[in-house]
Amino acid sequence: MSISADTITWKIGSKTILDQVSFATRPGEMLGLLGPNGSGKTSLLRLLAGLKRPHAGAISLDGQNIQSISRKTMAQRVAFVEQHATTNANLRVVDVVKLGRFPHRSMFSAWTNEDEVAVDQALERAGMVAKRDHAWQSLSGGERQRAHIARALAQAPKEIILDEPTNHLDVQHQIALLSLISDLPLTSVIALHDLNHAAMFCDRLIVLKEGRVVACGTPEEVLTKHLLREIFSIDAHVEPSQLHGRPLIQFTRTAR
Ligand SMILES: Nc1ncnc2c1ncn2[C@@H]1O[C@H](COP(=O)(O)OP(=O)(O)OP(=O)(O)O)[C@@H](O)[C@H]1O
Repeated sequence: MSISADTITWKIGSKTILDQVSFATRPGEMLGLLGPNGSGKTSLLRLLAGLKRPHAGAISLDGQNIQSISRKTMAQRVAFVEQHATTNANLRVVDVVKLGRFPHRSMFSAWTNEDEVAVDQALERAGMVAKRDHAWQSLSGGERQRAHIARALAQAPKEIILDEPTNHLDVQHQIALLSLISDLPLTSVIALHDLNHAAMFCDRLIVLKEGRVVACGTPEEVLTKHLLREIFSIDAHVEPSQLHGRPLIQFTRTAR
């Protein structure tokens, strides 16, 4: 067990956003989080990262309630790439990535060789070496997204939580990022809208609708014609891909 949620409920005012959500990740797996707009994906990821507290239920890391884990320990262990992450505009790319080392350092400790290697490796993995010394302000949306991912990797986490990380990326970088995440020896929880990408890369999927878990299982178990109609209101043909064997979803041209 890595990150788990045990019957968590979370509200904004009197509105229930997440309703008795339970699941457990398996170490090293890539768990995809799917659901229509407004179903609660971002809210759930923010709770998993410890940025919000559930009103009922508990989030645990290796069985320990995260409310009893210090912020520093959480930050050494769990990286979160938010959907609309912002960064101080005066920094260079490498400075942003160096911020990922912050949880591993004490206030007065010197920058170590280990820090340097972690930053270099993270820039390399995120395909950002060529942009290392560029000003943040000069980056495109997709490059900023990749720099945020490099920062998360520099953190050397055991768990990484990503909220629609492929949003701004061209197709080459979408596939590169998802391949990278699925190949890393990390537990990842990743919100995705692209169902074919979820099918290709994730080990298991969870589907949310109106704050409730409505399906959980392998891509083959979850991404059925019936679920696509019931949850996403689309008609589609699903068959194993000839390229990778995972479900391939082909949509009809009209949504219901
Ligand atoms: N600050 C807020 N005040 C009121 N309601 C909010 C607030 N933030 C989110 N919500 C509501 O919570 C619900 C879940 O939102 P959330 O962003 O978690 O969904 P999501 O599945 O990530 O959506 P999307 O796919 O559009 O990114 C939505 O109904 C949204 O309107």
